[in-house]
Amino acid sequence: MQLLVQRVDIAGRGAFIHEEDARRLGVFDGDRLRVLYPETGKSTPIVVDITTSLLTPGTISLYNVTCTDLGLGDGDMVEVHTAIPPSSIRFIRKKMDNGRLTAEEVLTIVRDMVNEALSLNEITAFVTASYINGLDIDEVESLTRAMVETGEKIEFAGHPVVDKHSIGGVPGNKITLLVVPIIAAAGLTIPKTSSRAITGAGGTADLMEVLAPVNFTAEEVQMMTDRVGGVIVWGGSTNIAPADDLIIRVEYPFKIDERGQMIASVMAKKFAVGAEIVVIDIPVGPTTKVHTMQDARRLAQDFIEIGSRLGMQVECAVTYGDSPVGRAIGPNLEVAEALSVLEGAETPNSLIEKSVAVAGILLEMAGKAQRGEGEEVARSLLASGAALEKFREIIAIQGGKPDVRSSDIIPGAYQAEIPAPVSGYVVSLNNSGLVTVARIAGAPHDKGAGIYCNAKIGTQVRKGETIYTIYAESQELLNRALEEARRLYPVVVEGMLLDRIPQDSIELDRMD
Ligand SMILES: O=P(O)(O)OC[C@H]1O[C@H](OP(=O)(O)O)[C@H](O)[C@@H]1O
Ligand SMILES: O=c1cc[nH]c(=O)[nH]1
Repeated sequence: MQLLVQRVDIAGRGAFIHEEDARRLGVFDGDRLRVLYPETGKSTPIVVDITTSLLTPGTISLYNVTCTDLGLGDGDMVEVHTAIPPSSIRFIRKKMDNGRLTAEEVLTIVRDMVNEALSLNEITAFVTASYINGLDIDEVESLTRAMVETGEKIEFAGHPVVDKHSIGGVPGNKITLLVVPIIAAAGLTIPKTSSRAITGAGGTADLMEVLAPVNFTAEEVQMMTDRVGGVIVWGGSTNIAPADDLIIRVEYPFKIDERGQMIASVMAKKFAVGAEIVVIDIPVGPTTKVHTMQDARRLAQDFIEIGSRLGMQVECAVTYGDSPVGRAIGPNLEVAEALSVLEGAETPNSLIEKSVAVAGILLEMAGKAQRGEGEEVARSLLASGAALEKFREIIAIQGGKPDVRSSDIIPGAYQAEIPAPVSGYVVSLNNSGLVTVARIAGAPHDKGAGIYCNAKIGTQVRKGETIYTIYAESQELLNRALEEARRLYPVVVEGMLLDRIPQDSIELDRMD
């Protein structure tokens, strides 16, 4: 069938066709067509959407990338034929049926994802099938290698290349903003690529973006790291392991992070930058991704195993994850807290202790400190101001303002202080509840949104004293976050009455 092209300003590949043409071609929403431009002889497969109102029969609305690839403009004629789905669909179906994928099958799926031959629905099916049925260690290795193979790799002048990564899951985990400058200040090379939030209210890339741009090409990452020793950039923009961000986009709304995909996501980012020495931070706690020490050890073994298969020296730091790291959750609040520690603040303790512990392991592994002394070396690089100076160099080379101070970073203008309902001790801070409230308040998209934990576990509070503060950039989002906070009670004070259900409400419920 021949159709007249209308270029439509939607990024990516794809097309709309009229229902009548779809009927004649025998295709439904989500089916594939092959579009051929006879002038150039170029053709490409696309996934099709069907409309009755956006077009007239005989025309096709093609998205930007498809038009650019084929050299098409408005008014050109194309030939359209039905196309067979890529073989990766069969392999995704195999995972849905709990089959075990070969390295070749995983590579085919990942390649089709990156080449946009798979629709969002099909990628979601792969992520969901992996989430439900799991990936074994060989599939994880295949996924890691495939993610690296379908992107760019970077080589650095300085060796050893060291790196750290957190599996996330604990709110307020801003330690990368301290660890990277500490390590670079020790003279090591640390090209840190991070994701945005996956299950949280602020991933490291969301945080760093408060201070400087985080979108760079692989070449720019290499140039900046070689110049100042370290960077903190968003992996999703670098074309390093581009499949990673496609998977994360599917995971984000569900707040899921399947174990095998998580290992592959982390290790692909390490492998692609040629990391030789790596520390993985595994927070453990009842409301994090890993609930028990035993599970943490098993996960650590898998990270170490994948590391050794890929030729990386990996150690894991199993860390406290019962409650947030530091007090701040959400981009601006977290960045201000991290900067204040770099500027010399002696609290929050959990942030400082975790950062120097993780940095210390790296310093020992890289031979910059004797075994057992890494933490002290890290602490002195922090206390001397060397880490702050290095962080300023990193901010500057990424295009931010190097003289920024913690007091310049302002939280959202709309705030609500949540009072303790009774006098007593704070006995729990529920990580996932706090993240849910912070996300509803607008984090991580609204940089000023988030939560400040005025009282942490063990703090004695009097009735009416503020236990946490919610920040937002609009009254509407603040109201919604407050509603959710009242429902979830993410901070529990001992002796606290959680809810009072009067007798008549039960009777009303029964009548419903
Ligand atoms: O959103 P959740 O699931 O908590 O975790 C995701 C965060 O954890 C990792 O931290 P880092 O890059 O090691 O600093 C990721 O890159 C991301 O920033
Ligand atoms: O980078 C990361 C961190 C945690 N989980 C992932 O899937 N990727």
